[in-house]
Amino acid sequence: MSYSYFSDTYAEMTQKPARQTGRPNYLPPHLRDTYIPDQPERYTANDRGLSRGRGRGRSSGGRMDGRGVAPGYERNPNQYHTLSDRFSELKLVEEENSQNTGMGINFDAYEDIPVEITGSDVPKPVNTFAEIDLGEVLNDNIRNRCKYVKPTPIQRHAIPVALAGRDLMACAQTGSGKTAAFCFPIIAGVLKTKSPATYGRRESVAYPLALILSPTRELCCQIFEEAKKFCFQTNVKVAVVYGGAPVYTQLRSLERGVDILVATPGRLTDLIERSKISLQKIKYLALDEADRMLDMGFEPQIRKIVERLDMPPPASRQTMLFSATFPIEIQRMASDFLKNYIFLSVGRVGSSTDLIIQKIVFVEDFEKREYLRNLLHDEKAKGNLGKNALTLIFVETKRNADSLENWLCRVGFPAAAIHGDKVQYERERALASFKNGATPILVATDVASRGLDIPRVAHVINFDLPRDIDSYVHRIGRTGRAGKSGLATAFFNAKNSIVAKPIFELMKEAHQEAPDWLNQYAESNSSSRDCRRSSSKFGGRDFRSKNNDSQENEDYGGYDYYATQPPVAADFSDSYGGGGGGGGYESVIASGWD
Ligand SMILES: Nc1ncnc2c1ncn2[C@@H]1O[C@H](COP(=O)(O)OP(=O)(O)OP(=O)(O)O)[C@@H](O)[C@H]1O
Repeated sequence: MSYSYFSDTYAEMTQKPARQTGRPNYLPPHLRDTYIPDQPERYTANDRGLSRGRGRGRSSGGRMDGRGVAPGYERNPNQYHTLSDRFSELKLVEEENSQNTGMGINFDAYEDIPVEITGSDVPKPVNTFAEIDLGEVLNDNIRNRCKYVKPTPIQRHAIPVALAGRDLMACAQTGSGKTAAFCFPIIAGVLKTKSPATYGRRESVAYPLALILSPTRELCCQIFEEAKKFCFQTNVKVAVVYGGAPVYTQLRSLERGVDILVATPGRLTDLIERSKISLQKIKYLALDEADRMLDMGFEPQIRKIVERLDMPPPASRQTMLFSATFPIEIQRMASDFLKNYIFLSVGRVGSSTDLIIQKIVFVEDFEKREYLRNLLHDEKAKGNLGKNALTLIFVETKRNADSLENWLCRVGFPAAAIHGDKVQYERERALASFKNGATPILVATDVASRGLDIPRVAHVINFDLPRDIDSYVHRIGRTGRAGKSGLATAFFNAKNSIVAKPIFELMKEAHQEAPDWLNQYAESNSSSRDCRRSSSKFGGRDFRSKNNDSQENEDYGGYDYYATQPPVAADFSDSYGGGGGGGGYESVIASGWD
């Protein structure tokens, strides 16, 4: 896999002018095509039955029956009815506008979550924002602009730790408010330390006081927008730099001065090397999706930024790492960047919230499209798919994202696609048309799996399951956010046996109904090397804890992540042997990250 970092450079942007961004609204593929069906194709009664003609000879080995079905498990041709029916259990919150208002958030949903904090002299948690000294303007923005009534559990614990100047490694479930948990203390800190000389005009170099790194461009933009909202009328200047967008605009905003810089690593490194940005004055460093930022694909770039460029050493800055997942080995590596840090986990590390109803159905690759079509038709008929109930579909490869998008549009479901091969304005248009409901379905690779906070995502479909449990946790976490409910459906077949055990365990832990056949797949694969690989990333707790290793050994076989884990690039660079996308599409380079 090649990382788009290297194509995100200043040089590329200066040689290749970005395409015009002021295009008309997003045009879904079905409108671009010459063939526009008069009537959306509807399934018939026969379509509903799962085809038994093809693909049945595939043996799943072990205890399976050769049809890829666990003994005793009969595929129910009307399973998707059951899925759609479960929507009635969801309390979809109608939002009056696209802003998350903080109202309608079911904080009780978070109250029973276990919290683990380790480290020395841990500051006490707070119950209200009023108890925290964030400064008057910021408190006012929290209350009146964001309409946050009280802190979420991660905020209750993390903000006092960060305000006390302590380094922090924090893990909390998807959609539980981690962005504010690192933004608020950073803004409060910048407000206290800010001097007019944060920008060296003579050299035209930007000297930010805080740096927030994120793995994808879209997440970067989202954090930037949030931070701007929090900083309203504070005088704190926020800027963003990320690849794929015109560098000139970003340079112009840097020239106006920057206190908090939000960046993807590629564009940041490039601008540092071109002496447009200096990290010399950094006092606060935050890594969002920190485990992703430090895994084997990104680690060299992060190390370069944090250790080899002009960033002050750990003792002279405050470092905060946040994610919903934190594999033990990544924790160990991350500790290089931290000093005397506090480890905080709200909910088990890598767990999903039980606000998400998880369903897993057995679907062979060749049946996936028909199954999906029937599922979407049922949802639509029930009013569970549309402007106010968006559906996010994850596939394994960029090519399959495009092809599924086209197919969906042809069969009457306006969809957009987002993946790493699209130019940035196409990515942004696809995301915008999904967010505003013009195309209520978004087909995505893992580029959209982390961090994105899209209101009204009611359903996440893992059309192709990922190969590690952490990706699954992040993907399904695009729904069921900020106390709201959501539905996640996964299409499973024998090719996904590697994740059977961790998904089964995750579902059990989140009080979901996990089917027996999944358990049988889990058991028949539990001794395999692959399974241990896929589950080993499931970090348990602070790796410094005395008993942590033995606990991990017990749970997951004491697996050493780096002993056999292939580089992440390999994880993403081949697919399930041609079947991953359904419909027999050829496998190509898989999901891209920025
Ligand atoms: N205290 C609060 N009260 C109400 N809403 C909040 C509060 N804190 C955060 N939110 C809202 O919750 C949503 C999810 O927050 P955020 O995106 O920070 O989650 P996250 O934990 O970073 O998720 P992920 O792991 O997917 O990145 C956002 O829409 C945010 O505005």
